[in-house]
Amino acid sequence: MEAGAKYRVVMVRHGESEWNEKNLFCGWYDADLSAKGAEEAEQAAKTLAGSGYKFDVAFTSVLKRANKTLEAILKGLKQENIPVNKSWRLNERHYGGLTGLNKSETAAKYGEAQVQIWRRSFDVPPPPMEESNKYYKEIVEDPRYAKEPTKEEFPMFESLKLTIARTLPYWEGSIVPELKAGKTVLIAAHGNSLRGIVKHLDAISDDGIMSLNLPTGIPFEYQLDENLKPVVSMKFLGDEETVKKAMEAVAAQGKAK
Ligand SMILES: O=C(O)[C@@H](COP(=O)(O)O)OP(=O)(O)O
Repeated sequence: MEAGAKYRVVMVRHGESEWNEKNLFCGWYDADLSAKGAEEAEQAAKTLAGSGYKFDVAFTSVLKRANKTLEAILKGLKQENIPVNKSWRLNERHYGGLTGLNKSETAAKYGEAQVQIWRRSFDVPPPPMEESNKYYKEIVEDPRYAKEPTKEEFPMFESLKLTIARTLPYWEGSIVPELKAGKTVLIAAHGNSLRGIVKHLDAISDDGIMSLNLPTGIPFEYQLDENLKPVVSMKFLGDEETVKKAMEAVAAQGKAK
């Protein structure tokens, strides 16, 4: 570790999902990994193995695209036996009424500027998911949410701000204690739940976070000092040009074409 660093955490957005591939707003819909996404997860494992990473504990959402990415990484690392904690609090932001819509078509219909606001503004939420929505029942009645979130907590839409409000307590209450116990932590989650954690760690402003687009399947590392301030910040474990292109491709998903 770098001088002054005490804790290490690696985060990764899941590999490309079938809905990323189709360019659909996904949120809490439980899309599977695409073939490319599964490969990305395996590649992430190789990269981490090549650099000798050893994890003590892992965290993920309850959505299969993140779970499968984590499984593939731990398998590739031959570290399948570490404890894995799953929480809805690491889920992707709930995309409300946009869930299932094509991002480009939505930009053509409402304008790229509006889609950029829905995708990247800090506190403007998407429209709510109505009961008449095709995916409403599948999400709300999913048995994995039987215990939590409570009815009151269950989102029908989320801005990044609202996503952070339910993700940060989990970071503070479940992940930080493991770091403080000296564990090396791996988190496999989602574009926006991870943007929330990163915003907190790097103290990125509400405006500044708008331009951050996380690529799928490329792990990045933080090394934190004893006050949990970054000594090493968002260090992607991948070739710089590849990471840059992947980030630009995510940003471009909201273009009308
Ligand atoms: O919900 C979704 O569509 C994407 C993020 O979308 P954008 O905010 O980048 O449009 O989430 P993920 O694939 O990380 O689970």
